[in-house]
Amino acid sequence: MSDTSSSVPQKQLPSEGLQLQPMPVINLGHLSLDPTSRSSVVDDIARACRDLGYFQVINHGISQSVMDGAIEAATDFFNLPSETKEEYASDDLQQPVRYDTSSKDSISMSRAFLKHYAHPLCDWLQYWPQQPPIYRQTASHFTLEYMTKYAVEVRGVALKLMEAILEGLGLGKEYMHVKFDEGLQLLSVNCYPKASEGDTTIGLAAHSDYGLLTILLTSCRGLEVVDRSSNSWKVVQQLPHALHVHIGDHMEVLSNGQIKTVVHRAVQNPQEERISIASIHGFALHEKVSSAKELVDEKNPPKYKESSFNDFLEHLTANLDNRKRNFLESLECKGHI
Ligand SMILES: O=C(O)CCC(=O)C(=O)O
Ligand SMILES: [Fe+2]
Repeated sequence: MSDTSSSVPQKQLPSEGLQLQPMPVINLGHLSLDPTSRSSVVDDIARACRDLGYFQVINHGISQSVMDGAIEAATDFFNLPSETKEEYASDDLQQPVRYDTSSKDSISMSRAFLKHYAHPLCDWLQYWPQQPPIYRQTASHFTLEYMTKYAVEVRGVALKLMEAILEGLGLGKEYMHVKFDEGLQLLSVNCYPKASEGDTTIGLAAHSDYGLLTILLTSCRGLEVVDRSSNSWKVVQQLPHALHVHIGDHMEVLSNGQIKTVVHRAVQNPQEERISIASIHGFALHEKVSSAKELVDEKNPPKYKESSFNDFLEHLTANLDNRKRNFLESLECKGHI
C-alpha cells in the first residue's frame, strides 16, 4: 500500500461526529441477468469507479457462513500466544507470509496483521499458518473451509468485477483475460484492538492499495475513505452481508487516470476488537501494468510509467525509513500530471 500523507486531509486524528457516507451499493446478481440489466450495473460500477474509487457489493454469491468462517479463522489466529504468531514475523516484504504488530512502517499504527498470498492456492497454502487448525483447513481436496474457501470465492467476485470495470472502460470484458486469470491475490488480514475509553485512535494510517482492486470484509465499523469532492474523511457504512470494494493504484495506471485509486484508513472501534480481511488482486508478481493503449492518444498521453507488483515491493523496501512511500506518485510521467 502507498502512504499518501502529502495528499490527504491534514487532520490525522479521527474527529468526533464524522459523516457516514452513503455509497453506491451494487447488486452483483444483476450482472448475470439479461444484457440490459448487465449494462445498467456496468454503468453504475463505472460511475462509482470514476467519481469515488469505491463502492459496495451485495448478492455477490459468497454465503454468510463462509464470510463468518473467514472472520472466525482470523480471530482465532490473532488470539494465539505471541510466540506462535511471531513464527511468521519478518521484515522482508518478499516473504510469502508475514506477521507484524509494529508501527515502523508508519502505516500500521495500532494493528496486528498477517499477509500472505492466496492465488494460485496450491502454490501458497503450504505457507499459511498451521495454527489455528481452522485457518487453512481443507476437508478434502475438493472441499475447502474457512479462510481457504473465502479466498477462492472472493477471487471469483474480483474476476467478475474486473470484467465489469473493463467493460465500463470500453475495453471489453475479455480484455487481458489471461493476465487477470493468472494474476496474484494477496490477503491482508488485520486485527485492531478495541479503542480504550474516550480515545479512538487510528489503526491503519491513510494509504491507497497498490493492486488493481481490493475487496474488503470487515467485522464491524472502522473504515474511512477520503471523499474526493470535499477532500474530507467519510465513515464507511457497515451493511449486512456486503463487501466493500476499493480501486487500487494499478487500476488508475491501467485506466490512464480515468479511474482513481482511493485513499482510506482504519480507526479503532470503541465497542469491540475489529477484524478486516483485504483481498488484493493484481497481475502476477513480475507482470508490468501500463496504461491500456486503447485509452492513450494525443489528447491523453500516458500518465504513468509501467510497473509491477514486485516493483512496488522494492519501492516500499527502499523507502521504509523515510516518507517517500507514495508509489503512484513515483510512477507519474513528469509534465503530464
Ligand atoms: O481495516 C480496514 O478496514 C482497512 C484495511 C486496509 O486498508 C488494508 O489492509 O489495506
Ligand atoms: Fe488498504
